[in-house]
Amino acid sequence: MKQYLDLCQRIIDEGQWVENKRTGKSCLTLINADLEYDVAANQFPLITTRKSFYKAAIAELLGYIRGYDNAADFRALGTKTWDANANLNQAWLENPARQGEDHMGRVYGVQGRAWQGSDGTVVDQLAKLVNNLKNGIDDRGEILSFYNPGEFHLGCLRPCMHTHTFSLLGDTLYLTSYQRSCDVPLGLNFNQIQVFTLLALVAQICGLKPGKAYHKIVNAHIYEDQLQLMRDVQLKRDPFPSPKLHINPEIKSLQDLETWVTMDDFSVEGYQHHDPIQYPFSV
Ligand SMILES: Nc1nc(=O)c2c([nH]1)NC[C@@H]1CN(c3ccc(C(=O)N[C@@H](CCC(=O)O)C(=O)O)cc3)CN21
Ligand SMILES: O=c1ccn([C@H]2C[C@H](O)[C@@H](COP(=O)(O)O)O2)c(=O)[nH]1
Repeated sequence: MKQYLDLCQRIIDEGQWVENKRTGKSCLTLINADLEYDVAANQFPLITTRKSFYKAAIAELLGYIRGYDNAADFRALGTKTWDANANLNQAWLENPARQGEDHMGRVYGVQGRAWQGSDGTVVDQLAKLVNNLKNGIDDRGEILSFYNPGEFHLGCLRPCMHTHTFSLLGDTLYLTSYQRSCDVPLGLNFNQIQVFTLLALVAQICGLKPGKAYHKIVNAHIYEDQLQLMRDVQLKRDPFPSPKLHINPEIKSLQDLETWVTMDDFSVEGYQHHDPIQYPFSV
């Protein structure tokens, strides 16, 4: 929690104002942040200085794991986070690749589970790496990448957290996740949970011990209409200790994640938090 608050304070102290064309808003911006999560010790990086809707963040992650391309599927899992980008973004609404209400196009999980090669082959990056790790193999390329510049025009948003690299040392699994653009008040609240949970889940289905997860952020920003709430409300609060994440131990394979897992298979123990804060969202 301290590293999150330090990053917010650093943006306020050292950030520079940058105009963002896509959203029409200015962002107080800092380049480079390195966050670290101790998954082995189950120190779940849940924000405590406001109420965090962690199940929505895990639902989003599960939707990526399943390769969803539709905001309705995300809603069915328990999150509305893709509604705005699928249905309110003018550039996407005018894009001929959009196949109607809720369609997101070839984003995130679609690339992760069904990357299309130039010769027509379809690559399932997640299945490949789970298969290798389960068998104790780390070929130094156990990478799940959502970043496909050749298909940006076929999706509603370029992926923000775009690459996840898994590494095996003995029977301990590590994760390094890269994020190009980070809405610190809203997005990071979710992304921290997702990096942690992705390592915990992949370790569990591969029969490995989770180690640490490393989260590398390039452009970390606070939108102009979020700044006052962050500076004068959230940063004035004292954090509580980290809670613990419980994952149903019956989840044993990628197929389990693809088929029967719901948000009821995740719970948090010892979550003490301050009141919710509603930050404005920029489409
Ligand atoms: N500007 C922007 N920021 C983001 O963080 C973001 C995007 N766009 N577009 C794609 C996804 C969608 N994500 C989102 C979208 C909404 C919330 C949000 O509204 N969170 C609220 C409550 C959510 C709930 O009630 O379930 C929050 O207070 O955290 C969070 C992440 C993260 N990403
Ligand atoms: O997982 C996510 C997804 C999105 N974001 C934020 C970061 C930016 O504020 C916007 C995306 O805008 P771009 O113009 O494509 O950079 O969404 C996030 O923080 N986390």
